[in-house]
Amino acid sequence: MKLKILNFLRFSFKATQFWQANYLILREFKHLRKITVLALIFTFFAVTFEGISVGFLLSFLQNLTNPNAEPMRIGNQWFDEFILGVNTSAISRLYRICFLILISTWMRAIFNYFAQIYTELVQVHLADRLRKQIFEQLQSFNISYFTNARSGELVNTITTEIEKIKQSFSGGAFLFTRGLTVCVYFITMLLLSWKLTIIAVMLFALLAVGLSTLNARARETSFDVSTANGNFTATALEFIHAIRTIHAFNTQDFERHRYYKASNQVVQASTRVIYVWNLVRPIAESAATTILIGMIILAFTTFVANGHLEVGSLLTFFFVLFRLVPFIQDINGTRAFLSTMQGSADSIKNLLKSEDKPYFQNGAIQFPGLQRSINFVGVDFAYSPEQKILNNITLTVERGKMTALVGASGAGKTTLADLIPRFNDVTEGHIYIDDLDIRQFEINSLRNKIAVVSQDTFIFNTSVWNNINYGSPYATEEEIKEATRLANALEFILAMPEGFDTQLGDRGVRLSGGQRQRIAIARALLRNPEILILDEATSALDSVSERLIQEALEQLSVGKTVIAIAHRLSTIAKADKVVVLEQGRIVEQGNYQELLDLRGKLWHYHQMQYETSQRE
Ligand SMILES: Nc1ncnc2c1ncn2[C@@H]1O[C@H](COP(=O)(O)OP(=O)(O)OP(=O)(O)O)[C@@H](O)[C@H]1O
Repeated sequence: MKLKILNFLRFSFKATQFWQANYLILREFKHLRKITVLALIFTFFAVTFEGISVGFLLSFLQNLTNPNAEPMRIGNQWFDEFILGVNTSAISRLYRICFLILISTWMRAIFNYFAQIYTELVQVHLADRLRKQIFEQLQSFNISYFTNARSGELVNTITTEIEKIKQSFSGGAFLFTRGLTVCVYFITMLLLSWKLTIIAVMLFALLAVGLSTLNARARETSFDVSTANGNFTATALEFIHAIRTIHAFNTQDFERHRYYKASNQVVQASTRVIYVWNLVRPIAESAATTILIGMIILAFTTFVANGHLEVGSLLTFFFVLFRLVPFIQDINGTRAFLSTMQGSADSIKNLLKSEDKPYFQNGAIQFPGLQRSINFVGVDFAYSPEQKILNNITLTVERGKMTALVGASGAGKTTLADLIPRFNDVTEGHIYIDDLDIRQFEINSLRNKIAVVSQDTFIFNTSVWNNINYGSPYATEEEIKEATRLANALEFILAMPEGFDTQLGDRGVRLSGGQRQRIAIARALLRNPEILILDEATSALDSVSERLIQEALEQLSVGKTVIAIAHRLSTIAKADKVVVLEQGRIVEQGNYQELLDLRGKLWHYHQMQYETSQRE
């Protein structure tokens, strides 16, 4: 009794531990209640009919081996008389039982079919929920999270690891079905001979203890497989994205080495799992067969010889035990297999857990539009605690004016501009928009009024049209064409084989750098933003299109607040205010001409560019 209580407590403890460890995945089942319950119900009925057919089998064997024995009854008079035919001849009973065995086998098959369908549906929907959960999680992070995460590893988690979780669920469901069937068989065996059952349980329990050590080892090795898979996907993605650079720099051998190494690591980690996992089945099979043979000899020499057990019952007992053993092997094999899935579950849990993630804090006030100015007050910013990128920035960006950020590469211009649409939040200090801290505004309402044309514009693998109205789905055809014309993109788009319907390929590979940028400008123009951030927007354009774009931007900038970052001073000569940054600090700010007259940093840059253009 004590042992039972202890075992129950241990089981409850393990179940609680399992629940806690996998809560982030298991909680998804509450959205899949209906299909999970249906899967359970059909499984239950399938298993019940399995048990019923074993009962009929016992009766069948009894009738065969001892036709004169008292026929089996279930206690219901109607059923015993009309279905089992207890008052009829032995041969009639035999036919009836054959018929009943057939019926229960068919019923079992039908229920199994539906159980399987609903189990697989649960898997598909579980994977779907997890993929969407991860999407929501990734959307809610601060952009800084993606600086540290490797995209390949994220892709691996969303694809491969979720696929493995699907397989785990199917393994779990299989375990449940087999477990239930084992229970039915176990009860049947107990009814046939409790003594033989106890002997069998003791021997198989010993075997299970031995195998659980192997399972634990399989679990450990699975973590390495997940890590290696993540690393491989990251390397493969990098290789595909960098293919032009690789060819340009002749680094094929170097990349081959990296790629092969990542692939070899997957092989090594998987090999360890294969060795451990595949050891379980043969050991289990040979040990189980040995136990079975031993038990048959024991049963015949003692139980049957002493008249404790009828031959029919003994045959049924061993029939059940023979069916039971592969089921127990399956259970062990599946447990080992599930152990190898722990690494995948951990990758998903690590992504879904909230404690260690930089969540974006949204504000509540709807942004009504810029009335006066954006004020940076004592702003510091650091991507990592060790290195401040912006240092004590105090700056006013006035409404309707153009503020230009100038400085050497790496001075922090983009970082500063990124703080306005809150791609990152200040580490110290405040940014006020018309006296309210920027963090108090609801982010979508703020970003709706801002357009960013950045150095690394993303072109989606869809049509030109969809790329331009991205973020402005309600724009009319005229508005789209007008924005395209202003961005000096209409001509080249119309010259493309399918015009606005032309598909642009992955990351816009079918466009030149300048064309990509003009699409991005059209996209920004379409939003008709109040605040326009131009980060090197004209850097990839030839001088003719640069001039045309420049004119378009000037027209567009009328009445708008523009923050422009440009290395070429010609593009910002008309700025109302120029801010010169050096190593994250503002070293000069004022009107372009005033700063030139100061003969400070801006003058220095101006001189350098003037000399370069003279040389060219
Ligand atoms: N996501 C990031 N994580 C960590 N450090 C970053 C990140 N982005 C930029 N940095 C660092 O911050 C510094 C400023 O970068 P930023 O892109 O703001 O400079 P920039 O003045 O715009 O340069 P450029 O003119 O070359 O675009 C650089 O030293 C850069 O290495």
